[in-house]
Amino acid sequence: MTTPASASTAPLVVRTVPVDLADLPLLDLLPDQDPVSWLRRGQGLVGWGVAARLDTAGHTRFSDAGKWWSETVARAEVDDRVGEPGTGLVCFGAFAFADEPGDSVLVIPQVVVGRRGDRTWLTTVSVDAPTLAPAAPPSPPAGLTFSDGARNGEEWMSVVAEAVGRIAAGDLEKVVLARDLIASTDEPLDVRWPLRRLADQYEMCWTFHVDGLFGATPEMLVRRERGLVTSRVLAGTIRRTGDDERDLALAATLARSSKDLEEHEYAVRSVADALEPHCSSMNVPEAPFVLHLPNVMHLATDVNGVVHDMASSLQLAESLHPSAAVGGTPTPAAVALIAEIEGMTRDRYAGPVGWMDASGDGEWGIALRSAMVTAGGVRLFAGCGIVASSDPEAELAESQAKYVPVRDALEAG
Ligand SMILES: C=C(O[C@@H]1C=C(C(=O)O)C=C[C@H]1O)C(=O)O
Repeated sequence: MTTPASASTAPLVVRTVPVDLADLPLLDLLPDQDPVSWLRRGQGLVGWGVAARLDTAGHTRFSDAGKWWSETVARAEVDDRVGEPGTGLVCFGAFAFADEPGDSVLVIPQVVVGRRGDRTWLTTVSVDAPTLAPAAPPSPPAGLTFSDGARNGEEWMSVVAEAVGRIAAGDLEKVVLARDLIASTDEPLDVRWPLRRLADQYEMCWTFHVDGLFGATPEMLVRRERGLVTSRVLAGTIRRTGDDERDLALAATLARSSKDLEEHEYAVRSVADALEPHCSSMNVPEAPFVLHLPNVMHLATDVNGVVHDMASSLQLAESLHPSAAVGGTPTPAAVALIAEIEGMTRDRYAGPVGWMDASGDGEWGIALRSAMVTAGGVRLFAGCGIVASSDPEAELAESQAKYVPVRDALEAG
């Protein structure tokens, strides 16, 4: 199912120019109408307005989006005075986790402001250049309350126990099971509120918002830049205690934990196998490092490669999705078990979210530590990799720790 946006039929007129914004945080520019963002440590892209948009769904969602993007790029009239990855025409996308159900989207904003190193630029798409100045700041959500999503903690633990049973029976090796948490607010959420807080507090993560899906993900499904490809694979988690010395000891435990190393190895393998056909050379480190985030620590591996074919970042994302970090091993059995026992729809949670430019370069993260804006509030998501030795109670605690970034970012204080 594809509904081409009417605006996409006229050629887009695109202009990128350098701008000087000193140290102004890019998020401060965002108005409340149709904001998009992809930022890490103050660098990246923000945008607003809709110049063109594609809505799609089903198993052809990635190829529909790729075709629409190529056609739109081919017709665009582009004057790019900067020439960096992310300048000229760019789209932002958020893709459903599963073939069914779920909707996917690509959006081309009317205005994009990007920053890379000490260069900042403005791209306009079929609109006059706006004056770049801080927008009126967002207000915190009023009347914030949280309630269980599809399953309460007890119910979810029994789903985890069921999965452990299936793994013990030899049906599969690993499955990632997720749950949701509902946040209700008196007024529709101004997503810029949590975005600013996530960007401040989760510097190691990519703070994103595309069409209601927002969060701060630590996991890079794929970045393609000038022929080089990178994926940051995470799997294996331990909660932080708040006491730095204890956390260092826990990090050492994590790096030696056979349960976590096993879970991690599945995830790295799935990424390396999917990238291999596209790469002439690859570097897959033998042992993971420990990534420290404010709420949790993860086993992490950066897989790098040189791409030898013309695969765009979105095509690479399609071939990597779902990696064993969010699906499981083997993938078909894991995805079938998720659909059978998870008991909720993931929508765009754990799907690829990111951006791409006209050359196909781009960054697609996995939409984790994320939430979806709904009519009455927000739906938060968290998932955990389950293997033979998983303990339901520990997994429940891990899922709660994974809610923390978005949960805290919604608070007023
Ligand atoms: C599924 C999530 O996280 C994934 C699962 C992990 C794990 O089980 O250890 C770690 C990082 C992510 O790859 C999530 O945050 O929702």
